[in-house]
Amino acid sequence: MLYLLGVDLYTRIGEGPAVTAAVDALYRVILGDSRLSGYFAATDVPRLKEHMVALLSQVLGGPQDYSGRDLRGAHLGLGITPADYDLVGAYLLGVLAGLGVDDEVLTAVRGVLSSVADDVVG
Ligand code: HEM
Repeated sequence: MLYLLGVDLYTRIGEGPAVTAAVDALYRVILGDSRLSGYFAATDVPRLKEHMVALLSQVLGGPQDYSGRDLRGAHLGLGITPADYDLVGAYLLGVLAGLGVDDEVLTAVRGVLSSVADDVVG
């Protein structure tokens, strides 16, 4: 399912450096938001960022290197609320838009965000 977006989005977004920049910026805003930072209190954030870079690259059609847990397993028991999920999604879209990602890619990312919500929330 996560491969639906096709192979060219990763190139269009700017490949590895752009994905790393997006993930760095994303966790900067997430960890700076007191509504969200508590979820990450016990998390190895550098490792999480590496996993997120790999996952996002894979979703965008880049290298298929993601070796972390599946989304449901990674978020099980965290009690993530729908509102906090939406907040993280809005931050991700904002970060990507800020990096100059075009509307077609943003629409595709929005689609992925709604399709995986049930695996992350709860
Ligand atoms: C589409 C949305 C999301 C994606 C794609 C995503 C992706 C990921 C990935 C790839 C990991 C690492 C898995 C691993 O290391 O095996 C992870 C872990 C984590 N995520 Fe998310 N995430 C999303 C939404 C959220 C939200 C909304 C929150 C909280 C508000 C959150 C909190 C966490 C935490 C706390 C961990 C680390 C858990 C631990 O330390 O064991 N995630 N996420």
